[in-house]
Amino acid sequence: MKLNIKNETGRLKSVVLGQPNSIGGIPRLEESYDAKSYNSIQKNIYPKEVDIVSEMTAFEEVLLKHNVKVYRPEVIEDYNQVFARDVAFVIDDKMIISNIIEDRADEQEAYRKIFEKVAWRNIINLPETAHIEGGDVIVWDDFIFIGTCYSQDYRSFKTARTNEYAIEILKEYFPKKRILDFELKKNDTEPYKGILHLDCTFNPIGKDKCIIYKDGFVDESDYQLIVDIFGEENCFHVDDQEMFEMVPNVFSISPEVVVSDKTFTRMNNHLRDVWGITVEEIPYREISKMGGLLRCSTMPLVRE
Ligand SMILES: NC(=[NH2+])NCCC[C@H](N)C(=O)O
Repeated sequence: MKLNIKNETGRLKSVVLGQPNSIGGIPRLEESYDAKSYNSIQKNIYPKEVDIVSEMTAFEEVLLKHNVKVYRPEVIEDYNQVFARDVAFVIDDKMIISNIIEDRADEQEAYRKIFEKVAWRNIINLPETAHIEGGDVIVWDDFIFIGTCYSQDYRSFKTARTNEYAIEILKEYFPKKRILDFELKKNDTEPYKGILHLDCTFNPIGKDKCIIYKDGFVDESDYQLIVDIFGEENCFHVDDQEMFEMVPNVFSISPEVVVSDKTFTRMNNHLRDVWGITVEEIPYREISKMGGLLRCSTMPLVRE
């Protein structure tokens, strides 16, 4: 398979969609590794497998309707495999195998058959101490935007998944790309106070637009840099509650078609009425309770 990912929105040809079966029981509070899941466990609203299955089935149907080839990881018993995004990611024709959080490390094994379709010389393995997850990596033509955490207590956060070492290595592999790193606020238990991955606070749309949540960034100047790159009129600003609902984490099938949650009324209307985008609305509320949404559920392999 010839991988090709130049940006977030090019016409999607093939993708891995995570899989919802055998997610195991409700994790205990101390087993959770992101603030949204923590919050759902605490409030006793952690999603049921049947509901996750039906939401992911709706997502798959939309992808198939748009003639996208959909791959799935193999099922590992009693293991959450909804969020394919973080396990590995593609930049141009290279697949970078993430060094994901220990709690999710077993997920990678389920992708072996998919990884085997890629020529070995196009697979990049990183040194063990270079931590990175696909949710923190956003490819945008000449740019790569990367979310990270520079705090001294980086290791104490389960929601800090990408470190400086990994970013330095990517700079060596992709010397022609402009790699911009953004420090994100981190909090493992309070979903309004931290951002798990860059794609929970920022997401490019169409050819020159983006969705952005200002308060996810530690430095306002990072947020401002993105607004300057895209232009103020091309930014859709998300408020605290919308960030909590995971509004930025929608998924583009092409510059003209976005898959979104049907409850994201304010944004979906903006996408349609102001930006002229076709919005495929599906139910994805239950999956949002586990700290990810539509972008997180996918690992794009080929875009036109
Ligand atoms: N790209 C993303 N934002 N992925 C969301 C992953 C959520 C998952 N509960 C985790 O903590 O790893």
